[in-house]
Amino acid sequence: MSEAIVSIENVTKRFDARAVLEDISLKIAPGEMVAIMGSSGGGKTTLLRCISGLIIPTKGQVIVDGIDVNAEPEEARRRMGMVFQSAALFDFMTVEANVLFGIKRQLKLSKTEQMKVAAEALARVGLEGNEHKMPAELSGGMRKRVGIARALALSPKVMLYDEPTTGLDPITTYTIDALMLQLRKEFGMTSLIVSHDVSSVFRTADRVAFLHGGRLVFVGTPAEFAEADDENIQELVQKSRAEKMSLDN
Ligand SMILES: Nc1ncnc2c1ncn2[C@@H]1O[C@H](COP(=O)(O)OP(=O)(O)OP(=O)(O)O)[C@@H](O)[C@H]1O
Repeated sequence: MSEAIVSIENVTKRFDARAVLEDISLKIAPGEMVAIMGSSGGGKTTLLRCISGLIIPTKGQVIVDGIDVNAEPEEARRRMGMVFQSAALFDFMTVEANVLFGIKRQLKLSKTEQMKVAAEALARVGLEGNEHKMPAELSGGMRKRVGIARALALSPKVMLYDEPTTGLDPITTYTIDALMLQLRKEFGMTSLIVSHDVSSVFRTADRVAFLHGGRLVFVGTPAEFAEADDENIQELVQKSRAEKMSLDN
C-alpha cells in the first residue's frame, strides 16, 4: 500500500472497565473508500469518534495525514470532514448559513470569498438554487447533501461519514452513493463510511472492515466480505440478499 493517509494503530477504548474497542489496527490509503460495518454495539461509532478526535483512545493512536490526532486534535481535525448521521443541521438557519458556519469559524476569508466557497460546495452536491431554504423544507437526501457540502467547504483530505444512507429510500441512497464516489473521482477524497447498508457498501467501498464486540474480525474487499466465513457477516449478507429479492419482486 502507498503511504497511509489514515493509520489506526492498536487502538483500545474502554468506558469504565469495559473495552468497547480492542486493539484495532487499520491503514487506509489516499483515495481509498473503506466501509466500517459491524454488529449493533460493535464499536463502529466509537471508532469513528476516535479517528475524528472526538474521543481519546485508552491505548494506541490514530495518525491522519501525518498528524497524531490526540497530540494535535485541532490540526488533525482540519484534515477531516465529518458528516453526521442526522446531518446535524441548525434548523433555524438557512442552507447557506449552515454551510457558512464552519467556513466563518475556520477559514480566514473575506465575506465575498466565504460566500463563493459556500456556493461552490453547494453546487458540488447538486444543491445550487437552494441557498435560502430552511432545513425543514428539504427532503432527507437534501439534508444529507447539505451536511456533505458543509464538510466539503473546508477542503478536507478525509471524509468521515456516519451512516450516510440510513433512513433514505433506495433511489436517494443511490444518489448519495454516487456523490461519495464522485468526490473520490474529482478530488481523490479518502472516505471512511460507517454503514449498515450492504448494497450501498458494495457500490462504494474498496474495502470493508467488520467490527464485532469491539474487535476487528474481518478486513477485505466487498467480494471477499460476501464470502467471509463469519456467522455475523453471513447473517448480514443473507439479510441484504433477501431484502433485495423482495424489492425486485
Ligand atoms: N460514552 C460512552 N460511555 C459508555 N459506553 C459507551 C459510550 N459510547 C458507547 N458506549 C458503548 O460502547 C459500545 C459500542 O458502541 P458504538 O456506538 O460504538 O457501537 P456501534 O457499532 O456504532 O453500534 P450501532 O450500530 O448500534 O450504532 C456500546 O455497547 C455502547 O453502549
